[in-house]
Amino acid sequence: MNPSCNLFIVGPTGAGKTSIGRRLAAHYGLPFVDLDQEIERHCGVPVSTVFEIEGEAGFRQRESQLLDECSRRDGVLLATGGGAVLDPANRRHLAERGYVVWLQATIEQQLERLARDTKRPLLAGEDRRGKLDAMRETRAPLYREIADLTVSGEHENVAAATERCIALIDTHWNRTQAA
Ligand SMILES: Nc1ncnc2c1ncn2[C@@H]1O[C@H](COP(=O)(O)OP(=O)(O)OP(=O)(O)O)[C@@H](O)[C@H]1O
Ligand SMILES: O=C(O)C1=C[C@@H](O)[C@@H](O)[C@H](O)C1
Ligand SMILES: [Mg+2]
Repeated sequence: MNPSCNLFIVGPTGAGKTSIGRRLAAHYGLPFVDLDQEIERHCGVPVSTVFEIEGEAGFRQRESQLLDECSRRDGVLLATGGGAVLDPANRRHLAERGYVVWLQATIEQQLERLARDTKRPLLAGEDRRGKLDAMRETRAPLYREIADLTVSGEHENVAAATERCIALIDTHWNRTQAA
């Protein structure tokens, strides 16, 4: 656990980082920053268009640059994108600059929640389950590496999941160490 008053949310796509993160920010009185939305604001186009024009490598560069900027702030809730943990520098920034909450979700939950989604370019095309499985294989150890707190994904809706997060964060996050 580190002595920061930032809350950072990591986890797989569809875990609820954006929707639960927004509610957590309101609860804790922190400005809410969503990394994907920051990228869209800077580029003026949706994430899917950044992928189309610059490829995943271009997107990851922008993601890393903005993660560095956003995580330097003091007292924010930052909801990251599902793949933000892939870059070792991003992981270092998150681990050193905030209290990291790993929001989990099962593959079934991801498939159900994102069934109608067209905004996640890495899920485009056939075999979503296979893609999600492959991402999990690579990324779960990376979420684990930096997580200060892990919240399982068994909650049936966003409100219940948010309440569960608050209960766990209140128990484990020692904000009195805030700089
Ligand atoms: N605990 C939950 N129960 C039910 N639905 C949920 C839950 N968490 C998220 N959802 C729904 O799943 C969808 C995706 O959630 P959200 O965009 O917050 O995920 P994310 O973790 O930010 O994904 P990404 O990494 O792709 O940005 C939304 O429609 C949201 O309402
Ligand atoms: O899981 C991922 O790699 C991604 C998740 C989204 O949040 C976006 O950051 C983008 O679609 C990539
Ligand atoms: Mg999100």
